Amino acid sequence: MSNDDAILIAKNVTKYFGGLVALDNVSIEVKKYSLTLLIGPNGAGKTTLINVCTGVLKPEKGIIIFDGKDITGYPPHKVYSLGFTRTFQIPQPFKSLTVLENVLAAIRSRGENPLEALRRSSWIRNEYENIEKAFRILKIVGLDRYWDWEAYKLGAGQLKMLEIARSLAAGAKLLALDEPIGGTDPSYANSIFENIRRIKLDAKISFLVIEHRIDIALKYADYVYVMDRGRVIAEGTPSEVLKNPKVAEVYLG
Ligand SMILES: Nc1ncnc2c1ncn2[C@@H]1O[C@H](COP(=O)(O)OP(=O)(O)OP(=O)(O)O)[C@@H](O)[C@H]1O
Repeated sequence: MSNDDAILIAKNVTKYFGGLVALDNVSIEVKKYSLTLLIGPNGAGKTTLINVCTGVLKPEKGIIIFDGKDITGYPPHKVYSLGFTRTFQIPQPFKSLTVLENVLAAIRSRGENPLEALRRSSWIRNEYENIEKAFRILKIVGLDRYWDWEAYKLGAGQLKMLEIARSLAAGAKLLALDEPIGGTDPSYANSIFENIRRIKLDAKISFLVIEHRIDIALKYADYVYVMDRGRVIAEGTPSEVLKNPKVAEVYLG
C-alpha cells in the first residue's frame, strides 16, 4: 500500500446510505503536487467520496491512506490536523478581520506550545515569524496587496483565495475543493484555476477538486476521475478522459 508518489490513496471504498450504494468499491489516488479532478453527473458520489476521505463519513469497506498513514475512520479534526483540509463551497473567513488577521488566526490555530507562548520574548519572536509566514502565503495566493483589507471587502474569487491561504497557514498538504468556480463568470473562473495551478507549484501542495464546469476545469487538471452512480467509470489525463466513450455517454445521456 505504500506509494511514495501519492498523497492520498482511497482503496476499494464502499459507502451505503440505507439501501443506496453511494460508493461501490471506489479507488482513487491523488499524486503529490497534482491537481486531481473529480467529475461526474449529480448524485455520482463525488461529495460522498470526499466526505469519506476527510473523515466526515465512515466507509462500510475500504481504506484511506493519507501521506503514507492509514487514516480510515479518523475524525475530521484529526484528518485536518494531519494536513488534509477541505474548503467548502461558501468560503467563510472572519469577515470583520483583515486578510492578514485571518491568515494569522489560521497559523495560530495550529497550536503552538502554550507554555512557550507565555514567555513574552518567544511570543514576540513567534508573532514576527508568523507575520512573515502570513505574508509569504498571501503572496503565493496573490492577496499580499490586500493584506489590510477587511475580508468583507473582497470579491468572490478573492475570498476563495483567502480560504486557500488559511488552509496553507494551517499546514495543508492536500486541499479538497468543492466547486471552486461555482457561480463565477468564465474569465473569473479561469483565473481561479490559474491561481490554483500556480499555488500548487509555489506551495508544493496537492488539490483534489470537484467541479461541474468541466469545459473550464479539465484544462487545468493533471489527472481526472469520472464517477457515475457510485463508481469510477473512467480515469486518466484530461485528453484520455475526453476520448473515453463512457464519459460522453454519462454526460450526453
Ligand atoms: N446523507 C445522505 N443520506 C442519504 N443519501 C445521501 C446522503 N448524501 C448523499 N446521498 C445520496 O448518495 C448519492 C451520492 O451523492 P453525492 O452527493 O455524493 O453525489 P455528487 O456526485 O456529489 O452529486 P452533486 O454533484 O449533485 O453534488 C446520491 O444518490 C445522494 O442522494
